[in-house]
Amino acid sequence: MFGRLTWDAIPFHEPIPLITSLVVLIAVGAIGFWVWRKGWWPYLWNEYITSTDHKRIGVMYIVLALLMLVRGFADAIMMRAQQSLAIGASQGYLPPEHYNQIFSAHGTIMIFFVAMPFVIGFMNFVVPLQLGVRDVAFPTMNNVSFWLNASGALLVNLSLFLGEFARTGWLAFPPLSEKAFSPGVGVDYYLVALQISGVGTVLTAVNFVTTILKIRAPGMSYLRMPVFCWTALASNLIMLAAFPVLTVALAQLMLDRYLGFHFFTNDGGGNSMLYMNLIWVWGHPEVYILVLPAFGIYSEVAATFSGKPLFGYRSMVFATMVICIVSYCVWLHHFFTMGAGADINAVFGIASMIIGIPTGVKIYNWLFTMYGGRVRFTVPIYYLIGFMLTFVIGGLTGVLLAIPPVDFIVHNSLFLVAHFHQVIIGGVVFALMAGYTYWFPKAFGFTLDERLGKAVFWCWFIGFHLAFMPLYVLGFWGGTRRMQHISDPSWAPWLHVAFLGAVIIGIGIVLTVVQLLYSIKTRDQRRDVTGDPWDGRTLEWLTLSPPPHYNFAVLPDVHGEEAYWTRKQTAIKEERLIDEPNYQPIEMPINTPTGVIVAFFASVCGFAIIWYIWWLAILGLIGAFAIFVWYAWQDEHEHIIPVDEVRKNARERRRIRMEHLHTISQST
Ligand code: HEA
Ligand code: HEM
Ligand SMILES: [Cu+2]
Repeated sequence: MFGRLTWDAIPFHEPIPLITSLVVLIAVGAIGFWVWRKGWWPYLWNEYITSTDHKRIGVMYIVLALLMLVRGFADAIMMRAQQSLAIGASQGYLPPEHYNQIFSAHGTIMIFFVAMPFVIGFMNFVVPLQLGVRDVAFPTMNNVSFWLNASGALLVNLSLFLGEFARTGWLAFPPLSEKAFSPGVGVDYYLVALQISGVGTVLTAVNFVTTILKIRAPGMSYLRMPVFCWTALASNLIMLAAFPVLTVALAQLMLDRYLGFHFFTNDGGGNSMLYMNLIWVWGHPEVYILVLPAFGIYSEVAATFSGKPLFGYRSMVFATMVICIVSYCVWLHHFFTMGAGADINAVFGIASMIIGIPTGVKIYNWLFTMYGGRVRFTVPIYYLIGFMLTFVIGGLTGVLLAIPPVDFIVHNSLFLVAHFHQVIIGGVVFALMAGYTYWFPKAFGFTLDERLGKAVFWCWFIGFHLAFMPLYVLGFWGGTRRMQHISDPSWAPWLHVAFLGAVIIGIGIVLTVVQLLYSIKTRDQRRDVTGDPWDGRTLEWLTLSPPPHYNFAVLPDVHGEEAYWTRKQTAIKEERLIDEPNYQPIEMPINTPTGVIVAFFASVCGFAIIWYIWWLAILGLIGAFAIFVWYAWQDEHEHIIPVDEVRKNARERRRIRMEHLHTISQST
């Protein structure tokens, strides 16, 4: 009846997961109860959970990412603690089978459920606003994408309470991940969760490629799009091409595990090297899916806070598209040691190094944007400078890894672990924190506290260097990755420093929460009444903070590369706004519970597949299908916002802008 699911699945005999599970369950229950007591559930249901508004969906992605960051960080600090305890005679506090689950869960969660939702969240929130339009191409599908991602995150976290997670690392290489060597449910949790969230990601890519190519404000030609939109386009093009490869690789592994196929086993003519190729054909481009939008955020931040147009806009666009294409031609640098041969290794090594050139172009462009500008040293600029200092070193260690003979020595070493955390934390995480500070007032109508924001920055910056620089040294001394125990006592000081670094990052994460709560409490003193708190240059700053559901009463007419800046300067010079347009009623998509219900059934179905409960899997599938049919039969998918309401809002907005312009022209 319940397949493999028995009472043994609950970790009664392992105190750490058991206590964590209980604490998490109690916390979730308490928050749910508190929200109910406050009477906020209907608001959450109508305004967020069932919303088709790209801004609300963006916020939900970022909330998901922040929650999962806490989980991913908890894993990280446990690993750092284990490695600084389990040295020499001591065995530490985590047994190997538990430690292996932790690094696998950490990598999987950080990439799929922290970095991805963070990046997708920003694209959701920002891209339609910057393009000067009202929503993405397929708003309902957007909601479905989010909930499928959340369903994947739920399943990965469920493995803590019921059963176990994969012990195979974040990419589940066979033969270790085959049934013979990993008979439990861990790898199945991994496979099913990533398949479900992967569907969501592909739908997101379809949505955003369509939006950027097809829906832009009048006059917004490709070469007038803000750089963030270009990087979002590049990132979604990579997603569109790469994620189906991941789906195929994981589906083949599922066939191996569930039906005894032999794609990746050496019996029956299979070959595990095929998996290596497929997973890295996705895995390498994946890191550029993350880092390109990060580059986009830095570009917006550099221009705004230097008070200058971005230096070398066209070269920035060109560099982005070159990286987008070349990132597809380097996957083999992850397994130089697999033995493809010297010539093949050389080709892929050189291709990898070539990516350094467009990346270098970007770094120089940001520097030249700041050079000679009136730079305002706000939190986002701190992250930009911190990024340039950190990422250049991380990128250069990447170039070292791209030299095959060097890679033979440091492959899978702690040097590699240091490389990729340096580019991911210094590149992606810093950008996400910069973007969070930069766009927060647009989303909620008030700014975040600046002093606490700077404290958070210093925690990440100092903490990162302490946590990961020692790993370069240990890597050179022969330290390999994924070690549950360290036998050489002379490494202890380096590992203790690394632990201290992780603690400092932890303080930064706690301070982020404090900053948020404090800023909410003092929001009345930090209201953004102008809609343009940073003296911005792109269209998201033209509308109110927070923007109305439809973003713009009338789609803005775009002239020139910096749509909003040009318009603002003309208005300041002429001391008047453009003539009031003829307002029209606006048609917007209605809310829909389709996304949550589909994700509910997908989670049920996924859970049943993991535990071999076949009747439930079939019920889940039927449920998910039925809700789509139900949705297709609905007659009403849009509602009309009456012209009076549009006009009222727009006039209010014009009054605020006039006052704001007046203050600016007085002060200059
Ligand atoms: C955001 C994530 C991210 C980014 C941006 C990069 C960027 C790069 N990475 Fe990294 N990498 C990872 C994430 C990332 N990587 C991860 C997660 C892994 C390991 C996965 C695992 O095994 O679990 C990995 C592993 C990895 C390997 C495999 C090593 C091994 O397994 O043994 C290699 C080898 O070539 C490599 C190379 C590079 C190169 C050449 C770049 C380049 O793009 C860097 C370009 C940047 C610069 C060079 C700096 C700025 C440029 C200048 C200042 C101009 C002047 C410089 C020159 C012209 C050279 N990476
Ligand atoms: C917040 C601070 C972080 C700390 C302290 C940290 C620490 C660690 C540690 C100790 C490991 C294991 C290294 C080993 O094999 O010995 C690891 C692995 C890994 N980390 Fe992090 N990490 C952090 C953030 C991140 C972030 C933000 C990401 C990605 C977005 C990330 C992605 C990964 C990946 C992919 C692995 C490899 C997992 C595997 O071996 O299968 N980490 N991290
Ligand atoms: Cu790579």
